[in-house]
Amino acid sequence: MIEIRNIAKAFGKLQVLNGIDISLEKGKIYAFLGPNGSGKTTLIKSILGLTQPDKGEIFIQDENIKDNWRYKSRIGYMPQIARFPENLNMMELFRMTMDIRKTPANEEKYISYFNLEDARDKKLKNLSGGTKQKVNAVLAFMFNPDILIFDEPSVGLDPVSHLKLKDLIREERDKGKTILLTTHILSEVEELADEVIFLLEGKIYFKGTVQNLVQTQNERNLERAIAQLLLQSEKKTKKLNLKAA
Ligand SMILES: Nc1ncnc2c1ncn2[C@@H]1O[C@H](COP(=O)(O)OP(=O)(O)OP(=O)(O)O)[C@@H](O)[C@H]1O
Repeated sequence: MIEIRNIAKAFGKLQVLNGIDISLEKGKIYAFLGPNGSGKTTLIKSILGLTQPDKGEIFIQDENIKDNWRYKSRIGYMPQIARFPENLNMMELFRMTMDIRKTPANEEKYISYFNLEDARDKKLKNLSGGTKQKVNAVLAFMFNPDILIFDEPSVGLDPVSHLKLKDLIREERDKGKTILLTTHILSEVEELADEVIFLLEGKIYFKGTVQNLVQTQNERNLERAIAQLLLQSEKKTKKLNLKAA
């Protein structure tokens, strides 16, 4: 479904992605993990066409996404931070998005699911952070996209909304959607991820199930296995810095 071939991206001298190769299938939830600054958001933005890789190709259902805008209507994206035209109210935002995308939407289902009725006529700038995140979630789901991408989706959500979001993500996976998720919340990874992809120094350091990861690190749970990977990465970085000095 999503084929990423040899993607590289640098910002100035900083090589953020350095030869990423992965295939992401339908009906699976992939959790992208890695230390801060390891390139998770950059990779996601490359898939979304918001960042242009220096090298490599990305295919969605066998179509190269380069210079191809049509594929974007297949993706629902919930970014880390909501950035809206602040003077619009929630319904105006949904209508504007529908006008731009020109595809049918079922926003009412999700407004009710996330208890957003009271926010209908409120200016977006006056909504709380968590409510803005729920508006973001509605935007991601309402066009019934084949691919859903969540960048730290739980930030700011209350426990009930967080549970609801996780249920919805699983439901969409079971319908055959491809789901990509970045998160630092390990319980979320354990509950949701069919596969973990751990990024380090611009490359994929590990790809496999949570169980595989725990086994390969010879640890008793995911938290310890991730800590082990992070420690290894810190040691590696220190070695590289010493070599460079
Ligand atoms: N537009 C940009 N211009 C310059 N540097 C950038 C830009 N976008 C990202 N970077 C740098 O690229 C590196 C990777 O950033 P990215 O946001 O992809 O990491 P991340 O793995 O998502 O991090 P986090 O876990 O902290 O969210 C960081 O060092 C960041 O400062």
